[in-house]
Order: sequence, then C-alpha cells, then structure tokens
Amino acid sequence: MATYPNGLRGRLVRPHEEPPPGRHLLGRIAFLDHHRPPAVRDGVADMGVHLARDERALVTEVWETDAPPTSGMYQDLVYAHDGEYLFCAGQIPEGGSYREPVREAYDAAFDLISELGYPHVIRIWHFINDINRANADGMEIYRDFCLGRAEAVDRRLGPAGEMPAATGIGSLGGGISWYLLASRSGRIRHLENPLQVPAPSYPHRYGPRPPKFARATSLSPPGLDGAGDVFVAGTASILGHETIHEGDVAKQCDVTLANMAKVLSRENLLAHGIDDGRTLKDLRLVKVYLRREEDLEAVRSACAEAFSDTAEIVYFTVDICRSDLLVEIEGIAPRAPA
Ligand SMILES: C=C(O[C@@H]1C=C(C(=O)O)C=C[C@H]1O)C(=O)O
Repeated sequence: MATYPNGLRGRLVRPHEEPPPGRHLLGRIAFLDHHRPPAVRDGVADMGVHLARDERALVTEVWETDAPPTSGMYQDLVYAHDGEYLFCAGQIPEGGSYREPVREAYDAAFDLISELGYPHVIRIWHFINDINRANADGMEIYRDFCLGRAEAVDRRLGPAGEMPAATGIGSLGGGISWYLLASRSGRIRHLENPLQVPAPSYPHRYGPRPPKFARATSLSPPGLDGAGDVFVAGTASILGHETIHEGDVAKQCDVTLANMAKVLSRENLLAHGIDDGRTLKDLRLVKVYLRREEDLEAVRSACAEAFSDTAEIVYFTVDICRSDLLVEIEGIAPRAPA
C-alpha cells in the first residue's frame, strides 16, 4: 500500500486492457474514430474522443490509482473519485456558438469539484471539433471557446484566478470533448515559461479573451519540496506570443521541444521556488498533434531523438489552436519512485 496517495498514473493501453493487480481505474479516455458520450461503462468513468482517422490510431488513455473509486454522473459530466483524486469528463454537443455552453460546462465542473472536495485542479484537456472554423457569428471556434472559459474562470476565481496546464486542440467530431484531473491534498504549483508570454496575458489580436492555462503544473505529495509529477501543457512553436517558423514543421518542432525543455529545466523550476529539474528524457505519456499527415515522419524522427526510448508517444493528425501552427506536443514528467 502506498503511504501517500500519489498513486495517480496515466498510461496508454490497448482498448479493454485491465489495470495491474491492486490498481483501480479512475477514468478512461478512448481515442476513437467516432465520439462516445461520457458515461459510467462497466463501472468506469469513460468517454470517447474522436481523434483517430482510422483503426490504426485507436488508443486508450487510462488514469489509475491505489484506491477503489466511486463513479457517477453530475449533470452532463461523468466523474470518479477515490478520496484523493477526481477525474471528470464531459462533451458539449456541436452548435453555432460555444461561449454559453462552455461557461455552463465549466460551472458544472467547478460545482462538482467543490461539492466533492477536490479543490486543486491538476490538468485539463479540451478537444474542439472545427477549432479553426468560424462559428455561427463568424468568430473562430477556438476564440469562442476561450471566451466562455475565461468568463467561467473569472466568475469563480476572479480575473487573476490561476488555471492549470491544459490542452486546447482540434478533434474530428463530437463538438467539444473535455476532461480534467483534480486532487484533494496534493500540492499544486503552476509554472510559466520565460520564453513565452503567459497565455492569460496574450494580446487581443488572438481573440477577445485569452486562453486561461499554465505552461505546466506540478503535483507533489504534502511534505515533498521537489516538483512531484510535472504535467506539461500542450506546447507549440510560440515565442513571446508569436508563432515562429510559419510553414516549416521541422523548425516548429525544434522550438516546441525547446519550449518544453525550458519549462522543465532546473533553472525554471528554481525560479518557481522548486528545487528540482527535469529534461525531455523524463517525459512520459507524450501526445503529439500534427496538422498535416505528410509531416508525420519528420515529427516522429525529431520526437524519437528528443524523448526517451521508453516513453509512450502517440501521434494524432488534427487541427491546432492557431491556423499557423503545424505541431503541438504535451507530456508528463513523473517524479522518481521513492
Ligand atoms: C499551443 C497553445 O495553446 C494550446 C491551447 C490551450 C488551451 O486553450 O487550453 C492549451 C495548450 C495548447 O493546447 C499556446 O497558446 O501556446
């Protein structure tokens, strides 16, 4: 039995793979060639995200913990919690405008988090169909989404409210699918990247309200001064607030990897008061998103060189939040086992 419940771990598995003995499934996200609404399935909080173009790309992300979870539905959200961690997932149906439904979905999640008592949000993922297309009012869907999210966050946390590492990426259908992880007692610290303007401070040219997320979030057990598990947000070829190397996927990849390395670096962790440091070789559960299928080999070879041989890496061909971005990467650098 683990003494501190830092037994949260994400893994990529084949569909229907069971957790190892003594471990329990807190949540399951299946990346499919269609979407599947959030529900409790076979006792597990489950959702399917339309991210795979064909059967070869099917993969399932599971979140396992040490304690048996309780699962259920709250409004349209499916959730499960084990006393230390909460997993929650929802889908917003396709529609002409997302501002209001995103606000409502975030409201429901904030309510659930406070009712169940998991105040520290660790990580959020959003998969947004037609992310670069215009909504019914002519606003880009990503901007429309950011507007609803910013309003919900302002209302709950105030304008300076801090949000965790996130991903806001395209999908192939199903409106907006999203999920989050939160903790009860773990220590959460949100990290920025000195090479990038914090996303909540992006200028107005990127939309009426900025994206609210941190570049990374660290989760440590109480009493541990080090970084714990570091969840790195979806990262792209952005320096300052500007996209760099438009049209050149190899160079975009380099800048993306350099951004991730910078966030994880000892220098950056120390600047955030954390006596620790990580490198790209520590990253696990790496998800790579590329806009154009034809860039796969170039991106794959850059990633093979940058990441550890033992890292799980998956590739999805989807649109990215800015139409000039060709690649985006995220990952998790877990703390060394005690
Ligand atoms: C790539 C960027 O943003 C993307 C959008 C996010 C969001 O809106 O939640 C989070 C990370 C990335 O997936 C960026 O702005 O650097």
